[in-house]
Amino acid sequence: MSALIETRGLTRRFGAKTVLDGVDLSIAQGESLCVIGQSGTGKSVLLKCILGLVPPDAGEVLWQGAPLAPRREAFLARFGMLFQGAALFDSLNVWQNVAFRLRQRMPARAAREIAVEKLARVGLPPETAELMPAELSGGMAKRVGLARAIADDPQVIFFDEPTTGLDPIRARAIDALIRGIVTETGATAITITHDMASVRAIGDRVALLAGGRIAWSGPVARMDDAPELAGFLGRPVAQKP
Ligand SMILES: Nc1ncnc2c1ncn2[C@@H]1O[C@H](COP(=O)(O)OP(=O)(O)OP(=O)(O)O)[C@@H](O)[C@H]1O
Repeated sequence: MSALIETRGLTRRFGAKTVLDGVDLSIAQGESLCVIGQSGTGKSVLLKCILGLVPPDAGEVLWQGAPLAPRREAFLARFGMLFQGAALFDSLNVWQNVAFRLRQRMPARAAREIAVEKLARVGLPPETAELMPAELSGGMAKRVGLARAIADDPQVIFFDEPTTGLDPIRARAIDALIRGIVTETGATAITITHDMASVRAIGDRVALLAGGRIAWSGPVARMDDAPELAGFLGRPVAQKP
């Protein structure tokens, strides 16, 4: 698999604090990568650097083998995001939220039709389309956020703490939806999470961000053997015979 997104020596300081200290990360086309790390280690800053919302002090981000920065608009058009807390627009109803980007290039009726299709994909019935965000439960809002993230058939989807604030049953349901959608669409997924059950359900590969660098990266199937991840898994690392 060739790299779809690559960060090379990504470095970012805030004042005297070096948050990212040369992050090298490669995400293959169609891969589902989970980025884990303790609170405050720079996961969000890494995401923002990839998106171009925070300029790095050094290093670069490549997309399809060439610098992303000059092609940021094209990249953003192929990218979807599920925000932490769903981040729906309060003044728009559900289908208008889902179809927000589609509305820029198609009439309302066509956009609504796609929105209803995407709502069905995340397990929400057509009646949901006319509800306002204030009428939704946390789990429903997350599903609407997910429908919005996939509305425009993105090549890359970012999931920012997708299960935060959900009870375990709803969290596992969101994980299953994410895994299903990623597999079915072939999208490349980058998930930031603290939830190791989510990592197991969603990820092909996991990368640990610590000390401003990728301290460990490997297949999810191998994470139980990595001493670097012991603290996250909440138990001793399996002893090799
Ligand atoms: N705009 C900014 N100005 C100053 N410091 C910042 C800014 N953005 C982030 N930081 C600092 O960078 C560090 C990393 O923050 P970041 O939000 O990326 O952590 P995180 O790993 O995503 O944490 P969490 O898991 O709690 O969301 C923190 O110390 C934070 O205070």
